[in-house]
Amino acid sequence: MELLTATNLTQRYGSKIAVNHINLSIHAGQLVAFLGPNGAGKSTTIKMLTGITQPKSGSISLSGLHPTDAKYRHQIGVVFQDSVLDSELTVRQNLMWRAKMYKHVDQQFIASLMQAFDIAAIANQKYGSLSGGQRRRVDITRALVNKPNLLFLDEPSTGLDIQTRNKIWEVLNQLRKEQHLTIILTTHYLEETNFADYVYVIDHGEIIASDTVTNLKREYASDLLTIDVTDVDAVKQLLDANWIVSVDAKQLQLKLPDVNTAIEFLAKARPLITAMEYKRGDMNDIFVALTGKKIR
Ligand SMILES: Nc1ncnc2c1ncn2[C@@H]1O[C@H](COP(=O)(O)OP(=O)(O)OP(=O)(O)O)[C@@H](O)[C@H]1O
Repeated sequence: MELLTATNLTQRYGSKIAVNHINLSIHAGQLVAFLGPNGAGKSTTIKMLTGITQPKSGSISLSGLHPTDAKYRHQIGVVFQDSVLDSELTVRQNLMWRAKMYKHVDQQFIASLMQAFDIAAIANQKYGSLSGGQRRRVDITRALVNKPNLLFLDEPSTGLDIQTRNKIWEVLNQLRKEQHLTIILTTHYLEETNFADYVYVIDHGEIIASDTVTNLKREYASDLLTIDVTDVDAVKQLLDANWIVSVDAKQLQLKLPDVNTAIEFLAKARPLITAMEYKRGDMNDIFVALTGKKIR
């Protein structure tokens, strides 16, 4: 079921077009990633989708609601790149302040979120005195107090250690399962897109590719096999010349269509191989293949 639709969404700052006629179709319960380099237009898109700024043109619909509708705001939660919490208030005061903005909040749910994100023990500590990882867990809890259908996370993992990242995703995945929570995230952590149901690759304000991770990998990322061999010429007889990326006296680098082809080839060439390394194509390869440059 389609939850959020954006049609021909465009944003300009003066003469600069930050977002250029993008179309999005996000289904309920999905985890959707916006992947793109710095300045691609991800945050500008999120700002329009969350009703913080008005698009110059185009339309947005969340189950028929427009971002200017009060009900729209009640259905979403937002975690910004820079925190918007009050550093002089305690964690609990910040959460309760937020909760007051909604008519009906489930206090039991807030308590369970605080347990799940492991912030109950710091509830009476001032937000300004928390570590980066603690702050981020509070930021996300705050964005969830109204039990939103749709959560926006603008670069949620920036500056976090692996333990905090894992904790956050453990809780969010639980909420996806139990509450059917839909999540839209922007990220520079390419591996974070691996768990996404759908990825929009954005560059220069445009969607340059959009698909499932599996399909993007199939289309743009190839597996790379590096082998050390006793006889390069003999090995070349056993492979398709189109696979060759590089050759030197004792080593070949091969781009293979899939892992089964690699296994079949390795079995045939086994007596000639002295060492090997197999690297699966990843989101980095996809990004470089699409934009022709490393992520900025
Ligand atoms: N308020 C603003 N005034 C002028 N230009 C802006 C403004 N906000 C964003 N831009 C420009 O719009 C473009 C898109 O910026 P945006 O912040 O959306 O990119 P991003 O993909 O979120 O980047 P990052 O990953 O670095 O956060 C950039 O060229 C940026 O300089």
